[in-house]
Amino acid sequence: MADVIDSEVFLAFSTYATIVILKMMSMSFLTAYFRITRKAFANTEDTFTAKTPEEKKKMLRVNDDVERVRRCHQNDLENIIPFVVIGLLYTLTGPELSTALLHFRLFVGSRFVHTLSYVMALPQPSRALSWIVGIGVTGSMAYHVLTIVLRL
Ligand SMILES: N[C@@H](CCC(=O)N[C@@H](CS)C(=O)NCC(=O)O)C(=O)O
Repeated sequence: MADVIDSEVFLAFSTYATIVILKMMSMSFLTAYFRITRKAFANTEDTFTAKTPEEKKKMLRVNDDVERVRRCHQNDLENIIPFVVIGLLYTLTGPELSTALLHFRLFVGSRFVHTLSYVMALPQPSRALSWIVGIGVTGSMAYHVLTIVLRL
């Protein structure tokens, strides 16, 4: 186990997994930013800056920008959690460093492109392609793990 933790592949995985998890966490701050600047809140207690009951009511609304960032965050959760779990198993199978780095870099790059495409509403297929690259990387690592550990 100590060998695995000291290995270059594990260190690379830890680096890229941490970067992409931090990116995902930053979506919460972006959501908060859009909620405040668009004055669009989900809970009555969050509208405490309102001066009148009417203004309070107006601030309890759904806003397109907020919802876009929330969908992007949701998509991160759907893709980054599987990457971290499967990537860890993949790392434990002792892959080649160059192959592992290619997987990790492609995945992290694809998720940054996905976020930019989503938040900036870039024309398709930019978002779809970046999503496919990410899911392809996770699928490739899962395939590698199964070819080594498969016991049915
Ligand atoms: N849960 C996703 C599954 C498919 C998916 O992740 N598609 C990518 C590429 S089109 C995406 O960015 N979907 C937008 C989203 O998840 O809000 C969805 O509802 O669209």
